[in-house]
Amino acid sequence: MPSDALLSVRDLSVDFDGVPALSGLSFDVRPGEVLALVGESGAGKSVTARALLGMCPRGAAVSGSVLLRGTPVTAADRGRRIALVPQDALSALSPVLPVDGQLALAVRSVQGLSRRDALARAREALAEVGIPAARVSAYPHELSGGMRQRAVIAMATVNRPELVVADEPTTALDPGTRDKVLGVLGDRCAAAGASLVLVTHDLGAVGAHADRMVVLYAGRPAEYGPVDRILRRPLAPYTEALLACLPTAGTPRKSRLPTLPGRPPAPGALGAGCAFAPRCRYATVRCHTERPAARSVDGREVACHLDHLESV
Ligand SMILES: Nc1ncnc2c1ncn2[C@@H]1O[C@H](COP(=O)(O)OP(=O)(O)OP(=O)(O)O)[C@@H](O)[C@H]1O
Repeated sequence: MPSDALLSVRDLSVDFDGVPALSGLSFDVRPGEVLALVGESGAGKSVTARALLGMCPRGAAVSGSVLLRGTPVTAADRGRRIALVPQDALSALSPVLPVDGQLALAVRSVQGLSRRDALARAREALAEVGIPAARVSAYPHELSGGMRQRAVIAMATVNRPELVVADEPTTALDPGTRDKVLGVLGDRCAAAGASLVLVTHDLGAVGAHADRMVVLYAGRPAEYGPVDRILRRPLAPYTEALLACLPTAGTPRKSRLPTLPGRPPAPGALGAGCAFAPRCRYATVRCHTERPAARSVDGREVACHLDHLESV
């Protein structure tokens, strides 16, 4: 493991009943950085997020390694050293306790403060994510979606974990609220000194909030490296195609954006070659018959056979 890695993931694979949902994923997360995991629906982002926390469902066969500062993540680490911000805030909050009360319980269980001090710290944490003092004793169902997600961010960061894993944390929110909540998430992780793994399919959010990124396609890594390099000049054909579907500053407001023709293969239907080959405009015979290994090109890892990568 490189000495600067907080989290080190090596050859992580997850199968369900022999069907691969994730295969051969390796990456590091450095202290204080935001690493984005991106890909289309079904790419394996949530499976990866759960595997990082050691929370894959029963029946999942997990192989490879996930090391937090060199040791495997255990159940005792969750909520302390590693915390989850899920897509659906209601699933992370108890419906029968006010949010300040449940945050205080989390603070007390880890920091061992008195009931009174824990409640004061909980309320302070809720203020830090922008929940007004008059709302801190509300029940989760009494808060808006954005407020609830802010409360979950407070819950995830209040005990100063080393790593926060946020699985599509703003998907359920309206577009106007998303960027603000992502900003709060980034700020609170930075204040806690935590690194952040941000699972998203929103490349705009990646450009605004992440340092490095992993692009997943059909459960396999396609490209991994610094966000600025990848967004400026994607090398994996899948990343290139994904970026081509994004609006740019010059795109007229009502124009149709290009879409990626075809669909990702079903997890059980992957051929011997590159998973993206059937949709790739550059694919050669080799791409259809041999799975490409990741190789280092221009400061990132790219899983692609293309010859023109040699000249980058
Ligand atoms: N409990 C499960 N049992 C069987 N297959 C599963 C299970 N959970 C996930 N999968 C499969 O693993 C693959 C990856 O799913 P995952 O939820 O990680 O995708 P995703 O990239 O997070 O997609 P989305 O953006 O839609 O959430 C999918 O093919 C999915 O059907």
